[in-house]
Amino acid sequence: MYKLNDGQQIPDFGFGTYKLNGRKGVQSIVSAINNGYKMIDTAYNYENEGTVGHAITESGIDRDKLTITSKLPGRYYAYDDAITALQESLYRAHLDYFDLYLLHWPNPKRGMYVEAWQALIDAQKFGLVKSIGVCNFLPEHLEKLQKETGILPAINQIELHPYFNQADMRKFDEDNGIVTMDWSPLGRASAVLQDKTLIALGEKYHKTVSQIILRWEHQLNTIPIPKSSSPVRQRENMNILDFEIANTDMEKINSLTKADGRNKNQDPAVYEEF
Ligand SMILES: NC(=O)C1=CN([C@@H]2O[C@H](COP(=O)(O)OP(=O)(O)OC[C@H]3O[C@@H](n4cnc5c(N)ncnc54)[C@H](OP(=O)(O)O)[C@@H]3O)[C@@H](O)[C@H]2O)C=CC1
Ligand SMILES: O=C(O)C(=O)[C@@H](O)[C@H](O)C(=O)CO
Repeated sequence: MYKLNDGQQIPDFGFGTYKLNGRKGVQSIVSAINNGYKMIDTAYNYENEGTVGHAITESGIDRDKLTITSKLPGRYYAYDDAITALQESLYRAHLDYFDLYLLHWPNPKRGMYVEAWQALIDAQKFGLVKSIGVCNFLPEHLEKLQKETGILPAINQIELHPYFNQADMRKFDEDNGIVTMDWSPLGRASAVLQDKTLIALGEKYHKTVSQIILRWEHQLNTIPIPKSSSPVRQRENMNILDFEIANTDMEKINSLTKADGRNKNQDPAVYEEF
């Protein structure tokens, strides 16, 4: 568990749901919950908050045993729109509150993320969300939130995998009491899963490449949220607590990072998503 800067606690591992929609999506998410995942990541823009809500109900688990995250899309960053979108998200998910609610992208050219952040600060006071955070925020965006509202996010969810390890951003988050959460922790099943160094480490530790990557992210004190539609791969991804990667091997994985290692070149300084 991680203790957040607002006193709440969240699990150190989660489940991504991008592209898990409809009935098949419900089946995959129920399977993840039954496999023991306690934290589920969705977003207004994934159009699957309803799918997640159905899966929670079908799993039979008590809602308060789960940590549910959703995200506000950039098109609703005006204050009133943000509160309305959050209420709509809760309605779609059949929930009274989200445990975590995040701004999805800073969209800096639009210049509205501080207003949206103020809405999240108030939503937390209204009890609609337990903790608030952001995704894809760079130091300059976080400094602006601090300067203009005095409140820093509990979480910064960023792209993080061996080809883009975010050493500087992780350090900034840590120095400011922000927990780093990793999106596309498996590089969205891209070339990183065929990396020779990682394959060799898998052989050394008798683990799969995915397990090596997720364990490395765990040891970096970050929270990976891998997505898998498959019950078998869901279990594989969770099974990372029975071994430890030695420091020298951690360094080997750290050295795989590349300046242009982002999977889809989504640099939050310029990339915008609404
Ligand atoms: N805040 C943000 O801006 C963003 C947030 N996210 C969140 O992060 C989550 C995770 O990231 P995502 O982009 O989905 O990518 P991941 O890195 O989690 O990779 C998912 C892909 O890897 C495959 N896979 C999963 N496990 C294994 C395994 N053990 N071996 C081989 N292949 C595997 C999956 O296929 P299969 O399903 O067939 O197993 C799928 O194709 C998202 O689902 C979403 O919730 C993602 C992007 C941006
Ligand atoms: O999946 C998400 O949360 C996103 O923010 C998207 O940008 C996603 O990464 C994507 O690939 C959209 O084309």
